[in-house]
Amino acid sequence: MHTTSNVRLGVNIDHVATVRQARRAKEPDPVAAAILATLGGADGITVHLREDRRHIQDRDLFVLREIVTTRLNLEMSVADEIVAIALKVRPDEATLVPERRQELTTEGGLDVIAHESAVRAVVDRLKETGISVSLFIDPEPAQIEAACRVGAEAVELQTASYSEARTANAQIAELEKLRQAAHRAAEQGLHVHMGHGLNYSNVIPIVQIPEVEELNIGHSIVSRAVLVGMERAVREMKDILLRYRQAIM
Ligand SMILES: CC(=O)[C@@H](O)[C@H](O)COP(=O)(O)O
Ligand SMILES: NCC(=O)COP(=O)(O)O
Repeated sequence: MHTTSNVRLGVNIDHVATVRQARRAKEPDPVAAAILATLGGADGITVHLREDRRHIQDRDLFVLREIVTTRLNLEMSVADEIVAIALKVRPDEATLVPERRQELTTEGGLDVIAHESAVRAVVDRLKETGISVSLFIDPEPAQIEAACRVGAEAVELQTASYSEARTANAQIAELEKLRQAAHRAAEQGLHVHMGHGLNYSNVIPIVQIPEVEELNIGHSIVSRAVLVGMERAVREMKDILLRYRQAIM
């Protein structure tokens, strides 16, 4: 089982590109954001190259591959076109996610059970190229088993149901599901990542789940960065992760 005192922070910079694409302009450049996030203490940079290219563009990904000195995590669907790009860019990690054109953001985890052979084929191709593969899934035992069957090295348990819970009781129930799923995944030898909808307060109980090794956080950090700057926004998140993780060690 993998447990660590330092939870990696992957900063998702998609929404820096969202601002740029609002005007189809050249700024703000997510490449500059990646450099500042790294100065602020990010352990990795995460981007989602969507099929509709609503934010991150192909050029961003290729330049990021050149300048990211930590870990580059590419969130991607299993569409042939996107897989071909991933194989060319060779991010350190690829996280397979479900994608729908009409959605505002990712809705729920990848249904690995329903698409087992397609997911396995993509996992194999990515791993053959030396890319480590994570699957963004719901915190459900059957999905964890399926992630193992298809050869994933990590799972990113989606925290949307937790972060969007409408009542305190519902949030506690979702947190408990995440705790159990993290334990189960780690027992099966999977690295445990989490992400989606995490912010400067709801991240606290999440970082205290012992099996969690990596958190991917975007919207809340970019939102804060607009007001206080990227470096500071990342440093503040990183400080929270360090402080509350150390409390359980
Ligand atoms: C997979 C996941 O949880 C998200 O980070 C996803 O990449 C969000 O996509 P948007 O950044 O387009 O909302
Ligand atoms: N995989 C989750 C991610 O990268 C960031 O999600 P969010 O913080 O933008 O909701």
